[in-house]
Amino acid sequence: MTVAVSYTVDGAADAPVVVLSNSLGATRAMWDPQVPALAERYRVVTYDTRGHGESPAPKGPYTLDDLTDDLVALLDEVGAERAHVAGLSLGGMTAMRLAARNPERVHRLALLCTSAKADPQAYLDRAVAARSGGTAPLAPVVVSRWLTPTYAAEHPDLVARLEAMIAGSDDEGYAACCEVVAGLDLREDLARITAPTLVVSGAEDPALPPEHQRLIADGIRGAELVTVSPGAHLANLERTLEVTGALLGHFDSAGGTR
Ligand SMILES: O=C(O)CC1=CCC(=O)O1
Repeated sequence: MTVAVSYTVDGAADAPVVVLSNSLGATRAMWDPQVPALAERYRVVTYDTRGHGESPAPKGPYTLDDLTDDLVALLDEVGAERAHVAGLSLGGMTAMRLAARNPERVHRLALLCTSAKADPQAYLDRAVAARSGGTAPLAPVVVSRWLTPTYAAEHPDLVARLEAMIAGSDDEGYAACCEVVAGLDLREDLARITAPTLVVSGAEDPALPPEHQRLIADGIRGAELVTVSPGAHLANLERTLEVTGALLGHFDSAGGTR
C-alpha cells in the first residue's frame, strides 16, 4: 500500500521540478548542501523515504516497487507529471526503478553512490540487528562509511548529526528498507532506462564502491559517469560543490523544459 511521505518544497512554484531521494538511514536533510543552489532554478522536492525521518513506517516487508509507488504518489501530490529525479544509494535504487518502470515520469536521472545489486547478506544481517537492538548501535559503523576518515575527523558535529539521523530512523522501517536493498536486482532494469542519466561515484566509498556505479553507467545507454575524490558513501556531503555542480549541469542540459 502506498505511503504518503513527508516532504519539503523549495524554489519557485513554476520552475521545473527536481525530486531528491535519500539513502538508507538518512532523511531529506541529507540534501541540505544541495537544496539552496538547486532551488535558485528548480522547484526542489525532498522527502523522507518510508521508515525514515517524518514519513510513516508501516510494518514490513517492503518492496522496491512499494518505495517507487510512494515516489509516484509524491509526484502526483506535488503536481509534477514529470521531474528530474536524483537519488543516493537506496534513493538511487528507487529512482532507477521509477525510470525503468514509469519512464514518462522521469525527465533526467541522477544516480549517486548507488547499486543495481548489493551484497544481500550484509543487509539481511543489518535488518536482524536493527530489529533486535534498534538502529542507534548501528549508527557509528554506518556513518564511518558515509564520510572519509579525514573528513569525519575534521567534522565531528556533522558525524554526530548523521549518527542521530540513523538512530532516529524507525527500527522496523529501517530493517524493512535493509531487506529491500538485500532483495533487489536492478541489472535488467538498466537497459530499459531512457532518461539521460548522470552517475556519481565516491572514489573512496567503502559501502558501494565505484565498480557498482561503473556497472550502472555501462548498463544505461549514454550515461555519464563522474567520480569525486576524496569522497565516501555520502559524497554529496563531502564534495558539496562538485556534486551540486554536476547535478545542476545535468539538469540544466534539459534547457529549462518541464
Ligand atoms: O548503509 C549502507 O551501508 C550503504 C547503503 C546501502 C543502501 C543505502 O542507502 O546505503
